[in-house]
Amino acid sequence: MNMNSLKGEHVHKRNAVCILGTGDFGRSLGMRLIKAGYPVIFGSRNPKNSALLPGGAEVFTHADALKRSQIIFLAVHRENYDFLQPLCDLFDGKVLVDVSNNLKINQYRESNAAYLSQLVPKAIVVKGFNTVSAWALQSGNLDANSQVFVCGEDGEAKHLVMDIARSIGLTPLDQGSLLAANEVENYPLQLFPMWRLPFIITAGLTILIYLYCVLIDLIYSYVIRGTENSYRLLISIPNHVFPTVSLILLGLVYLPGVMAALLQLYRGTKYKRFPNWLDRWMLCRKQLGLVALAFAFLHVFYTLIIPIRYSYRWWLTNHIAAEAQKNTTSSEMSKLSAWRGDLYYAIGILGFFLFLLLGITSFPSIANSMNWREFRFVQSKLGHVTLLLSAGHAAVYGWDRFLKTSKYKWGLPPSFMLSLVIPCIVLALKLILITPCVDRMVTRIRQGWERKLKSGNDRV
Ligand SMILES: NC(=O)C1=CN([C@@H]2O[C@H](COP(=O)(O)OP(=O)(O)OC[C@H]3O[C@@H](n4cnc5c(N)ncnc54)[C@H](OP(=O)(O)O)[C@@H]3O)[C@@H](O)[C@H]2O)C=CC1
Ligand SMILES: [Fe+3]
Repeated sequence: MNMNSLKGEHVHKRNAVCILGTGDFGRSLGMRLIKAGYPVIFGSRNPKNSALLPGGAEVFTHADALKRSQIIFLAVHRENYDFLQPLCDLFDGKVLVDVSNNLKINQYRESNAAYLSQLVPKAIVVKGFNTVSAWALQSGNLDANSQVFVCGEDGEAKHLVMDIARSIGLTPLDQGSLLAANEVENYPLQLFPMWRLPFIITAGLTILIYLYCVLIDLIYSYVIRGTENSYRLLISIPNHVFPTVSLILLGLVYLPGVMAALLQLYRGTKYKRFPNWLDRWMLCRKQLGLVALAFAFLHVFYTLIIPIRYSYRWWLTNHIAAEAQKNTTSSEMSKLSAWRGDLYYAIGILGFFLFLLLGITSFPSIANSMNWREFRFVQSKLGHVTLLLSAGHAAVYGWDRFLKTSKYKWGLPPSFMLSLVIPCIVLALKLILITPCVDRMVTRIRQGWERKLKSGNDRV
C-alpha cells in the first residue's frame, strides 16, 4: 500500500466551496477555508488579477466558478448583486450564502438575504457570517467574534453552512427562518445595545445630582453668605456625585430581582412572562453594575488625592498657624468623631472590595469557571452584602457631615437620602423575601404550580 492511498483513506475529503468576489472578506474567508482543508474556488470579474489571493485557491469567471461547487458564498456588496441575474440558472438547487452587511440599520425595506432570494429564486439562500469581520478571519483572533448567526428556510442547507462555520473555529447559532435576516443584518450595526439604557440612566443621574450640588454648594452659599467656592466644581462636587450615583446604580442592579420575586408571589406562579420593561431592566443589570463599579473607583481616587489638594493644605497650614499664634491646641480629640470616621472608612473599604469581587466574577471567563450555584451565591448573596455595606458607608458619612457642618443641615440630607432610598427599599424587600414564612410561601406556590403542570402533562 503506498502513502498516497493511505492518506486517501484517512483524510476526510471536503467539498469544494465557491466564493464570488475577491475583496477583503472573500479573500479572508478563502484563506480560513483553505487552512481547514476545503478546496476553494473564487469567482471574479477579473480572474487574471489573482495576485493577492491565498495560495492554493483557484480563480475563474463567475459562471465557471459556479459550475464547480454546490455551495457558494457571495462576498459582494448588495448594490452589486445585479450581476447574478444572467447567471440565475447556474444556481439551481445550490446553497447561496449571503454575508452582506448594510451601512445603516433598516437601510432597505427587505433584508439583503430576502432581496437575494427574489433575485436568484432557484438558489437556496442562507444568511450568515456577516457578524465576523474580515480582519478577525485573517488574524485568527476569533475569540470575541466567534458567533455566526445563521438563518434560512432550508434546514439541510443551514446545517451545511453551520458545519463549515464550525470547521473554521466559529460557533454557529441557528436563528430560524429567513425572516430573521433583518435582525441578523442589524447586529453588527448596533452600538453597544446593552449599554444604552445604563448609559442614559447614568448620564441623567450624574447631571441632575451635579446641578443640585452646584445649587446647594456654590450658588446657595454665595447668595446667603457671600463665600465664593467655585474651585469646588472640579473635585469636591464630583466626589459627592460619584458615590451618590454609584450607590443608586447598585440599588438599581438589585431592585428588579426583588421586584420579579414579588411579582411571582403576587401572580402565584413563576411560569409567566415578566412585563417587557422589567425584562429589559433585568438584562442590563450587569452593565449597570459595571458602571456603578467605575463610579466607585472614581470616588476612591478622588478621595485619596484630598490630602494633596492646595485648598486642603492651605486650610491645614492656616489652622496650625492660627493655633500657634494663639498659643493653644485644640481641645481633646472627640473619640466619637474618630469612631464615626473610622467606621465609614472601614465599611467603605470592605464594600469596595466586595464590589470589585462582584465586578471580576461578572466577566465571562471567570463566570464560566463557576457553576450556577456558585455564580448565584456571589452575584446575589455577596451582592446584597455589598449593597448593605455601601449604603452603611454613605449613611455614616452623611450622619458625620450632618453633625459637623451646619451648612449641610438642609443641603446634604436630600442628596444623601436620594442615594439611600433605592438601596433601603431593596434591602427591606429582600429581608421580607428571605423571612421563613414568605420563603415557604414562595416554595409552596412553585410546588403547587409544578404539580399542576405535571397533572396537565399526565392528562395529555
Ligand atoms: N469586510 C468585512 O469585514 C466584512 C464584510 N462583509 C460583507 O462582505 C461583502 C464583501 O465585503 P468586502 O470584501 O469588505 O468588500 P470589498 O469592496 O473589499 O470587495 C467586494 C468585492 O465584490 C466584487 N465586486 C465589486 N463590484 C462588483 C460588481 N459591480 N459586480 C460584481 N462583483 C463586484 C469585487 O470582486 P471581483 O473584483 O473579484 O469581482 C470586490 O472585490 C459585503 O457584502 C460586506 O457587507 C461581511 C462581514 C464583514
Ligand atoms: Fe465614600
